[in-house]
Parts: sequence; C-alpha cells; structure tokens
Amino acid sequence: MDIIVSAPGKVILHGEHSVVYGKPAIAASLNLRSYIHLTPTNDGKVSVNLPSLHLKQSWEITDLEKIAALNNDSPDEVMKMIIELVEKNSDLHGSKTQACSTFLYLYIAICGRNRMSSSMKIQLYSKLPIGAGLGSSASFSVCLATALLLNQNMISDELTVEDRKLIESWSFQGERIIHGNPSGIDNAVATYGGAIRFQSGEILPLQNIPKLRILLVSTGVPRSTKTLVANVRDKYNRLHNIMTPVLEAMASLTVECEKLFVKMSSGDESCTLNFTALEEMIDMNQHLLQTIGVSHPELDKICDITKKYGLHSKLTGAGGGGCAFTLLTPNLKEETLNSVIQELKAEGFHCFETDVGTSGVLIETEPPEKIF
Ligand SMILES: Nc1ncnc2c1ncn2[C@@H]1O[C@H](COP(=O)(O)OP(=O)(O)O)[C@@H](O)[C@H]1O
Ligand SMILES: C[C@@](O)(CCOP(=O)(O)O)CC(=O)O
Ligand SMILES: [Mg+2]
Repeated sequence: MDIIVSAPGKVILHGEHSVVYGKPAIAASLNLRSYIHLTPTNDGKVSVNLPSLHLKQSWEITDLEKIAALNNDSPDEVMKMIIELVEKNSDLHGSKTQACSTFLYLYIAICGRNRMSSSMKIQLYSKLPIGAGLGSSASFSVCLATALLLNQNMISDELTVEDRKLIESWSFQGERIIHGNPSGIDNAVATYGGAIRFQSGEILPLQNIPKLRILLVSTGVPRSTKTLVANVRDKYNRLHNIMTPVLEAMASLTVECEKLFVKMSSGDESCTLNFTALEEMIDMNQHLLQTIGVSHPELDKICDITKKYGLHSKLTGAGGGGCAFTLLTPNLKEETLNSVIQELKAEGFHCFETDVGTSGVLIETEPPEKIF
C-alpha cells in the first residue's frame, strides 16, 4: 500500500547551539513541510527520487541485504559499507551523500530487522529551503522514519504517543548521520509539532505561548549544520572558560523567555512592555551567537536593516548564513512592514511571513506530486 506522510520544519526562538551542550531551548514548528510518498514495488530495488537535490538513485536489495546482515554486530562497519555503496556513484557529494546515507541507514535499520524483502520507490518533496536553518534535515528524517516504520507495520495509522516516541528516536538516528552530534530538538519539533521546550532529550510541549508573528528572512547563503556545530565544539574545547558563561547566558535567555511567555499568555498578550522585553532578548541572543562565531555578515545586515524600522531580529538554527527571524509586534503598522520587506528584498534577501506551532508528523491522503 502507498504511504504518504508529511513533517514540518521549525524555527528555534532561543537556544540554538547551547542546546547541544545540554542547555534548554525553545522551538516551534513551521507551516513549511516535507512530504514523502512511498510506493512498494517488486523490481528488487530500492529507489529514491529527491527533486530538491536533483537526485534519482537506486540500489539492489541484494546489496543492502549484505549490509543488513552486519547490522547487530558492528554499527560502524554498517555505516562504512553504506558510505562505500553511496560513493560508488562518483557524482554524489556533500548533501547528496548525506541524504542517501541517511536514507540507506534508516532503510537497513528499520526494514532489515527481519528479512529484508521490501522493494520500494521513495519520493521526497519539500517546501523547506535546504541548509537554511529551518530544520529541513529533521523534517526529512522524520518523514523517512515514519514512512519506513508504517511500511514495516511497526507503528499504527493513529500515530499514538508510543508511535511518535519511536519516530522521534529513529529520526534522531537520521539526524546523527546528517549532523554528527545533533541535540535532537529539530526532530522532536518535527515529530510532535507545536512549540516545545527541549533539554537533553526531554521534551516539554509549551501550551502557554502567546501568538507570535514572525518574518523569516533568508540570506540565501548556504551552510552546513554539521560544520557549524563542529566549529563551535572546537571553540568550546580551546576556549572552555570563555565559552561556558556564554552558553550559560544563552540558557538564561531561554529560561527568561519561557517565563515571559507564561506571563504573557495569562495576562494581556499584546502588552507593549512584554514585547519590548522579548525584543531585548532577541538582540542579546544574536550578540551571543555572534560571540561564538555563528553569525554571518549577511545575517548582521538583516539585523541592521530591521533595526532601522524599530524591529529586532536574530539568526535561527545553526547560523553561518541561512535564515534570521524578525519579531513582528502587535502595534506594527502594515506600511512599516511593507517598507522593511521592500528594503530587505532590494538587498537580495528572501522574506516570508509564516505561521508557527503547526502539526507535527501527519499521515496524508493527497499524493505530494499534486501539491508540487
Ligand atoms: N528535501 C530534501 N531532500 C534531500 N535531502 C534533504 C532534504 N532536506 C534536507 N536534506 C538533507 O539535509 C541536509 C541539510 O541539513 P542541515 O545542514 O542540517 O540544514 P537544515 O537547517 O536545513 O536542517 C542536506 O544536506 C540533505 O542531506
Ligand atoms: C545548531 C543546532 O542547535 C540547531 C541546528 O538546526 P538547523 O539544522 O540549522 O536547522 C544544532 C542542534 O540542536 O543539533
Ligand atoms: Mg538540520
């Protein structure tokens, strides 16, 4: 039976990078989603079509069975063989290698548990920009894990709490292949949706979050989360005593922001003073993120432009390019918003206003081919 699932991207409000060091972070899902369409076949192959990467690739089940036979004995050996198999195609580099290795790893781990006999075609479509800090990798991993688990009847169509736990843990394995050392926040938001507070694998859904309007601004500068996280780790190892209080300050910002959200949702949500405090926190975090070396001249430029209009922005996700978000306050005039968007566009940035806090992973009925 065909399986169609979708999962959202995310925006991290506070706590990117520090979350990798066990500090709390707050993130919310975005209404930009990835979709997977899995079709069982009987051609003895596993085929993927990844239009976002202009990539179509297939592998013989017999080759994958040889790797699956090693599964329990040596996970490192499995990964080595997967990479060798992927790199047999010399056209595959960077993001394509990451995507194929993640797919094959999850396929072998989930479908190779019993006897591997699942020949299938997988198509993945996404509204998310790839490598822009909006969690495309997690949305990809969550879609893959869900579709493969459904194919193996390891979860039910209802996507119960237990099912989602399983999806979350498999998608984390996918993120590990793409990122190296992910915190797990992105795949948690993509699985559960809404807004969450995340710390060391603990996920707390945030019910008390005010309605926030944000503008996402993309620099168009490509970057890799894996590289940025590794650079921060290097700084952390070399300049431990300096980095530690900076990461602590990021943690305190998350905690204070969460307190403010609770206060706002139990009182006057649109109170100007609360928004001023939120804006102050956004500025402070952007400066801390600059300090740890993950901003970019184009991200700084977005902050400078929006500041001229009285608006406050920070990078979101791993930084180094990718996206920033700007908080749109309730009393913001539409003409001011239009002017700031116009200036950002004139500087070559791409702007989109989005809803946050949408559903997590979903089983769909419409084939994504109809949407894209
Ligand atoms: N639609 C997609 N199709 C194929 N691969 C994808 C897709 N979305 C994400 N990926 C994988 O995720 C990687 C980008 O992840 P990452 O660097 O973490 O950035 P992001 O901020 O978008 O999550 C890509 O290199 C690719 O391997
Ligand atoms: C930098 C980090 O905190 C978030 C990365 O998000 P993204 O891949 O840039 O969307 C890394 C992580 O939490 O694993
Ligand atoms: Mg990612």
